Amino acid sequence: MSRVILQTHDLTVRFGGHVAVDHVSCAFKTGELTAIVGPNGAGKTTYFNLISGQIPISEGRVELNGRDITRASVSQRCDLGIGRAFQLTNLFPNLTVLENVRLVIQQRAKLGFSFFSMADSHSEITDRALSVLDKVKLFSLKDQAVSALSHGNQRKLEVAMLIALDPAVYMFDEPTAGMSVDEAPVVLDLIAELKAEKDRTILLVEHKMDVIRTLADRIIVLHNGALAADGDPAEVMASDVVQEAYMGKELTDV
Ligand SMILES: Nc1ncnc2c1ncn2[C@@H]1O[C@H](COP(=O)(O)OP(=O)(O)OP(=O)(O)O)[C@@H](O)[C@H]1O
Repeated sequence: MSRVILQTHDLTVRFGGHVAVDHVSCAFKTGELTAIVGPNGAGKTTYFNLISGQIPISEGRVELNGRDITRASVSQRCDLGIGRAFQLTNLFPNLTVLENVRLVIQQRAKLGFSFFSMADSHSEITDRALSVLDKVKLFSLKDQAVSALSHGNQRKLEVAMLIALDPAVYMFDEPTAGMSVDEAPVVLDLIAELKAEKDRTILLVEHKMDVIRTLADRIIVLHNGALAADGDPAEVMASDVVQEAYMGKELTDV
């Protein structure tokens, strides 16, 4: 049964006189993939930053599992179950791909939501890391230093590390940006798989229409920092507010 796991109440941030996120109240349920759309500068990434704790909130609050996490740090939020690709990838560029994923799994094991109820042995951690790398098609690069990876493979590694962490709430901000047409489907398939596998909550900032159509259970639209629409993808996409906000310009059909 799905339930509300994450909620923002009147979430607001001001930069000087500019209100970048304006009293956004929204609840996110388990098992639901929500696409967050809106024109450039609408406040999507800033909304993400407020949820994951990257920037302080001017007004409002964030709740995870009913607990107020408004004042929690990025790492506390991460420990509580909010996982965002880039926050994990203060990658260690001189360590190998495998070593980077192992570190996340070790960290996760320490937090007590371990995959390994009996023992988090070296080989179990390595096996788990290798299986995640296999999923994201980075197995063959496991012994490469992260600094030697292409941009697309670094982005895949971000996703691998998020999967290794397996947070309650997955946050993806344009996960295929900068990827080649060959690389993007790997990441999109993984997100689809994550969605299908378990009752995961996924928040996805995305501009590409076909990705949204394929993956989203729900769309929310931000416009000038405010919540302009929220609901079923087909209805939201057809709504006047979306047509006006985009004027056919920015959601890209690929
Ligand atoms: N740290 C900051 N200081 C000042 N202004 C900021 C800061 N971060 C974001 N902004 C402003 O807040 C607004 C929202 O930016 P944000 O990056 O969240 O938009 P976005 O919807 O993610 O856009 P895009 O689709 O282009 O990534 C913009 O006007 C931006 O210039």
